[in-house]
Formats: sequence, C-alpha cells, structure tokens
Amino acid sequence: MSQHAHIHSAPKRTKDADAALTFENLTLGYGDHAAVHHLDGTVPRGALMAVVGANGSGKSTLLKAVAGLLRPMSGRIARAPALRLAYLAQQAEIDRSFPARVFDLVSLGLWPKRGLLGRLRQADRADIATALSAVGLDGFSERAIDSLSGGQLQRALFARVLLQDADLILLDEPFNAIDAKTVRDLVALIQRWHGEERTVIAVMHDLALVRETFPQTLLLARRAVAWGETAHCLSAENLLKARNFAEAFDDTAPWCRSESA
Ligand SMILES: Nc1ncnc2c1ncn2[C@@H]1O[C@H](COP(=O)(O)OP(=O)(O)OP(=O)(O)O)[C@@H](O)[C@H]1O
Repeated sequence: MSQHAHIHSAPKRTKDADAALTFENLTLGYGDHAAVHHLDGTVPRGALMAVVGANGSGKSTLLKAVAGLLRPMSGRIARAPALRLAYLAQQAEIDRSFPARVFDLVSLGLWPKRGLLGRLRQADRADIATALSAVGLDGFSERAIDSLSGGQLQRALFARVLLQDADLILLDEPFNAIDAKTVRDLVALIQRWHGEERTVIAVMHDLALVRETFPQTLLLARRAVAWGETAHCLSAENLLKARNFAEAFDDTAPWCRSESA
C-alpha cells in the first residue's frame, strides 16, 4: 500500500497564494536515518495548527526543517515569498547560562529590524516594555535570565516572538513544564496571533488543549497519519494507528524501510 493512502484527511491543495507552507514529498532525517517520511500538504496562511505524535515521531525535526535549520533529505518545503518567521525551540535546547538580562533576550526579537549591533531607539525600548507587559513580566527587564523560573523564561521567550512580528510562528512544546496560569496566558497570546492572521504551528502533547485551541492538527508518526480538522484528525482510530506506527519505530532501520509497512 502506498504511503499516501494513510493520509485520510490531508488538506486540499490550496492555491499557492493562500499557502504559508507547502510540503512536497518531504523526507527529513539525520545522517542516513529518516525521521519524517514523504510528507505532502499545505499549511494555509493564517492556520493555527498543532503537530502531535509520540516521542521520536519527528515533530521537532519538522519544525527545525521549516525554520531552515535542517535541510531536507529529499523533497522540498516551499515557503510563501518574504515570509517572516519566528522559531521558539524546546526549552531544553536554550542556553540559559548565557549572561544576559531579560531585556537583552527580548530585544533580540528586534534583530530583523535593527540588525545585530543596531542601536535601539527610544520607540524600541517602549516596544520591549510593552511586550514584557503583554506576557506578564512587568518589572523583569533587568533580571538575569538564569534567575527566571521555567514559566517566566517561557513568557520572556514569547515576548521575544511578539517583537519579531512574524508571519509564521513555530513553537516547539511551548507548554512543557509550564503551570496552568502561564499556559492560559500564553494560549491567549497564541489566539491573538491567530486573530492577526499570522500562521502558528505548535508541537503539542496535551491533546485536550489541542482540541480546545487548535482548529487544525497534523498527527505524525514519522509520516502523516492524519492531517486536517482537529476533531477528525484526533479520532480514536487515528490515535490508535499513530500508536501502532510508534511502536514499530526502529531507529536503526535504513532509510525508508518502514515504507513497505
Ligand atoms: N540531531 C539529531 N541527530 C540524530 N538523530 C536525531 C537528531 N534529532 C532527532 N533525531 C532522531 O530523529 C527522530 C525524531 O526526533 P524528533 O526530535 O523530531 O522527535 P519528536 O517527535 O520531536 O520527539 P519528542 O516528543 O520526544 O520531542 C528520533 O528518532 C530522534 O532520535
């Protein structure tokens, strides 16, 4: 059976002008081990989409490739022209020991506008203060980032994304080890971005939160098990299918052996 037969609800091909991203027979991996196989589909502009799947199912790999940090093994990712992109990595990948203040971390969000060594203007300082306030970090500007709690650091990173003013926002497990209040505040920010017609893609583990918050979902198990409207995508049948694929993962398998599964 062909790979693509598994994608029961892949989004219909959207006109290019409406697409933020298009995946064409995209295969991603490391060395000669593929982590995401033969992904096809379109993320429309303004979509609010969750990426879900078991550990090791390729979610972070997909985000990294979309962010341009990983080259495809084969196939391609087409981004809308002049798309401004913001990528928030998993917290585990962020170096907190770097001697910086919250202000410095957040001001990096202005980098696309001001350049790395560009001098901040008065208006920029006001924008940074507004972004900190929007994430509930008033008064935190001078704090060292290594003194923040996990939730406070995540708020600061969301403030940086706010300043980036991106068309496409990629969030890798933004709510991992974050308390309920902070999740609510940051979900509200994601909904605001959605209201502003930005495209948001988030790797998520909390399926209840996905059902509440994300209209679209991509269910991955190294391949797309289902992709489309969240309620349909996360049906019991699809989740079972994803679990069965996940149990069959073999990290030592050569490239694409699982295709014949
Ligand atoms: N830098 C790397 N080098 C080699 N293999 C990698 C690398 N990063 C990820 N992998 C492998 O690629 C596969 C997919 O990993 P990925 O991190 O994308 O999964 P994930 O769905 O994000 O998992 P999790 O939910 O645990 O974060 C895994 O088998 C993983 O071991």
